[in-house]
Order: sequence, then C-alpha cells, then structure tokens
Amino acid sequence: MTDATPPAAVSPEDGGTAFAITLMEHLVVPTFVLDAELRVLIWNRACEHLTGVPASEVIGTREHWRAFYESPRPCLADLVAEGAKGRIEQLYVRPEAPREPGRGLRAETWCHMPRRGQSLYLAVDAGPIFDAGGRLIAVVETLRDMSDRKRAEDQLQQLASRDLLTGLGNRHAFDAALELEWRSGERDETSLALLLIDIDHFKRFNDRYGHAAGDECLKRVAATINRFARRAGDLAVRYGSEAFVLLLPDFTRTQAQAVAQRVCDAVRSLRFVDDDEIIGVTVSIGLAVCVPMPGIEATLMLQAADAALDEAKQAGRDRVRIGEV
Ligand SMILES: Nc1nc2c(ncn2[C@@H]2O[C@H](COP(=O)(O)OP(=O)(O)OP(=O)(O)O)[C@@H](O)[C@H]2O)c(=O)[nH]1
Repeated sequence: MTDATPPAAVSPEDGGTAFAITLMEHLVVPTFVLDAELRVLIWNRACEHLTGVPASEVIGTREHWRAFYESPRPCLADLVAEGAKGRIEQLYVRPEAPREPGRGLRAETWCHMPRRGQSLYLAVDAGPIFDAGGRLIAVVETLRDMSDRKRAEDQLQQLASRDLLTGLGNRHAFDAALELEWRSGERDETSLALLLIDIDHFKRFNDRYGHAAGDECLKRVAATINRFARRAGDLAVRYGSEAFVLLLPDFTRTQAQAVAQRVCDAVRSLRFVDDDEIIGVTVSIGLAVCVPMPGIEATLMLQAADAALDEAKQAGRDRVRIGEV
C-alpha cells in the first residue's frame, strides 16, 4: 500500500489532469474512478485504507469488485456506467433515485471486504462525468463506512420491537407481521390463524404472590406459547400486559383449534412454587381463522379473536372459543 507521503509538487499550472488526479488521491473520502470501459483509473489512498487493496492491484483492471465482494457483481459505478439503474433495487438497500437525470446513484449495502476479512456497511455515491459532447468518460464512486451507525440502528430497531421482560416480539412487531402475512395469505389464498391468549385472573396472581412472581409467570407462559411458533412464519408476541398473540400463517381452522387447545393444556400444566404452595395458571384463548381477501382489513381478525376471547372468559376461562371474521 502507498505510504501517506505528501502530495507530489503538482500545481494547476503544471497540468490540470495531473493536479486533479493528485487531489483525488489525497482526498480523505475513499474514492475510486472508472473509465467508460469500466477499468479502474484512480483508487485513492483512503480507498486503499478502507478496502485493504492497494491501488497497484486494481488500476487498469476491471477487478474492483474484488475489494468488496467474494464473487463478481457490479459496483454502483458499474451500474451508472452501464446505465443499468434498474438493478440497483436487487443489489443494494436504501437506493435513492437520482434527483436529476444523469446525476448518478446513491445506495447502501453490506460488503464482505475479503481482503479485510470483515463486513462493512457502506454508503455509496456514484456520479458520471461527461465530456463537452455529453459522452460518458468516467464514473466517480465515493464510499462512507456506516457500519457503527447501522449496527446501532439495528440494535435500536430490535429493542423497539422486543418485549424486554419476556424476550418475545411486542405489539409493534406483531402489527408489522400481521400486515405482511395478511398480504401473503391474500396472494397465495392460504388461511391465517390468530390466537389471542390471555392469562386468567392474573391480577389475583399478582396480588397474592407479588409482582416478581407475576413477572416470572409471564416469562414462563411466554416461553410456553413461543414453543408453538415452530415454522419460519409463525410468530409469538406479547400483545399487552398479560395477553399474547400467536400468529400462524397457512393454518386451517381445525389445525389452529388443535394448537389452541394444546397451548391451553401446556400452560395449565406449568407449576410455580411460592413458599410451600404449588401454583398453577390457566389461559383463555380467542381464535380467528380466515383466508385474507381484498377489501377486508387485517384488524378484523383481531376484533374477531378479541370477541371470542371475551366469550371464553365469560364461559368460565381456561378454554378456547372461535370468532367469526
Ligand atoms: N407482574 C406483572 N404484572 C403485570 C404486568 N403487566 C400487567 N400486569 C398486571 O396484570 C394484571 C391484569 O389484570 P386484569 O386485566 O384485571 O386481568 P385478569 O386479572 O387476568 O382477569 P381476566 O383477564 O378477566 O381473567 C394487572 O394486575 C396488571 O398489574 C407485568 O409486566 N408484570
């Protein structure tokens, strides 16, 4: 890799091109430039530092992708040079359409950085340069390492969608999942099952055994319910204080009824010990099953499950009732 020596004594008077190249080589922003044939013209020092790949290895080649990925794929500058902007959605996250035609592209992506042996989340800008006749002569790509910010954002997002006590997803996670599963049920014409599960007489439990025991109970009931979320799309969340939802895509009414009964049985068999007393809890479940259809709101399922849960409570608790959507 090149040492961080001061720029060569080049001035605008010595020749504009050499001066521009020297400036770019010393820019603190990692930058590389491709010519119209997609060969690397400039690979500056900051880019060497970011990628671990020396300029001498890539200048004059079309191998710039090797600095970022394990297998060949276009970089953003290639998409700009090839006019293949349509592929940006496939290859990058958060792509931004150019504000003006011919102004280049902006996007973000995780890169595996083979030479560094670590992944970096890069924000990338690629802008075309045209000659006086409007012919593309080069594309400049600049890179910003956003890995720390991205990790912090992801952690915040995780926290925002998790219930801290039970570790399950929260209502926010549920709302997003319901929307998603509703749309895929509508597309595939498969039925979706929603179990609204509420611990019975939980206030009494808290009042009698204390809040800490109540928390322990919530955690064990949550873990028990979560065991029934077995397939990739299944989701168990803490929906409210002592209410949980189990969302089961592609489940028939009969299958969902059987699962709901098994959840009831599994919670009933839990045992908590307080001093010498052995305590049990039960849940009531409102179940709604339907094939999502255009014109029906996903929230109707929740309303149906809620009404069925009320019925289960009225009918004596520790049981399942089915609501009509
Ligand atoms: N320990 C604990 N208790 C909680 C938590 N969140 C809510 N609760 C309690 O959960 C209880 C819910 O009581 P209610 O809504 O009256 O329901 P219930 O007593 O279960 O009665 P039914 O649902 O009709 O069977 C309240 O006493 C809340 O204080 C929590 O995070 N931890």
